[in-house]
Amino acid sequence: MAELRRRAVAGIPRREAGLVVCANLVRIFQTEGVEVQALQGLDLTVAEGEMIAVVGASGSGKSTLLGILSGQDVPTAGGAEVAGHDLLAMKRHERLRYRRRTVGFVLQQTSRNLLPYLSAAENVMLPMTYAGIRRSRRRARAEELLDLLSVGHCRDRTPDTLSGGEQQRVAIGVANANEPRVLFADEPTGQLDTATSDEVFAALRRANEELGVTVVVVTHDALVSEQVQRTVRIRDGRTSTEVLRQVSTGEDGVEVHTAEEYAVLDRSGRLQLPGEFTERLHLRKRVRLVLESDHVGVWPDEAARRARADAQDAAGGGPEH
Ligand SMILES: Nc1ncnc2c1ncn2[C@@H]1O[C@H](COP(=O)(O)OP(=O)(O)OP(=O)(O)O)[C@@H](O)[C@H]1O
Repeated sequence: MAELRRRAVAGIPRREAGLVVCANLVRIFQTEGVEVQALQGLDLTVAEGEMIAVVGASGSGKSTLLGILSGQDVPTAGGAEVAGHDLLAMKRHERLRYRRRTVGFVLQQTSRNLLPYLSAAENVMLPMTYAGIRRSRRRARAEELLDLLSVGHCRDRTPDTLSGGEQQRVAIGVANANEPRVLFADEPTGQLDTATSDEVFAALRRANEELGVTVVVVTHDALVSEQVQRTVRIRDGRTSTEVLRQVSTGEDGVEVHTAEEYAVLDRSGRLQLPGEFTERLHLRKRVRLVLESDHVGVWPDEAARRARADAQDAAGGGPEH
């Protein structure tokens, strides 16, 4: 009953399509009496098998979101479900199991993803030990994963003898060791040069395509965000826009790549206009909405625009453009 009430308050439908579903997600941090709202009612749905990028300015809430989805942190309010696990209701034991089995995680700092005194293969086998998988199976799966990620040649080497890109590809192997449903990667190419980033991204894509794991990558790297079908932008703790990319083949047989930007409409019908739109047209405080048969027009507030023009005239500033 309490669960139903919470869902009603959070506005979460009982079942919603998607392996990852965040609804009206809120995370407030309290430090020394100061409250920071890192997530302010974030909505996000990721379908099973998808590979998406999450982008946004520093401090917009990306790492907070990943911390919650990977089971390391607990939201203050709202709803978050991953592969049927309710992340707000999970008890300690289920949380531990969830972190070991349901999700995998790759961090930006190459050195934090691997244990320095274990070989690449032993690093990949370690999570399987915790999951109780027998030794022969552990070794075989570790080798399969390292081969798939093109780091089979690194299996007996310790991380200090591997390049940054090799370490991150081994880390993707570790994150996939227990056949997780979702792989979260927080700036996995942040410390790498372009060519190496490309190899790491290719390994993530291979994990997505060959292992079927759903992938959510937080990135500042345009090379990564422009190569996935969907990029979600977070602004002020909410999803604000999405870019959807498609590849189609024209009549002449040439591949055509298209990318379209969409604003995200939340459950209450709110949407956030991109900053460059509001600045270009001086949209502030209120706008006029006009419902047309197939779209909604958003117009500057005429009275405010006139007042601004008058003020500029009075100041001798000339007409506004
Ligand atoms: N443990 C914490 N205690 C207090 N405030 C926090 C904590 N973690 C994050 N914050 C604050 O929450 C907001 C969102 O931070 P978050 O790290 O999620 O942003 P981000 O988009 O990942 O940024 P970056 O790209 O710089 O990593 C920031 O204002 C940050 O200072």
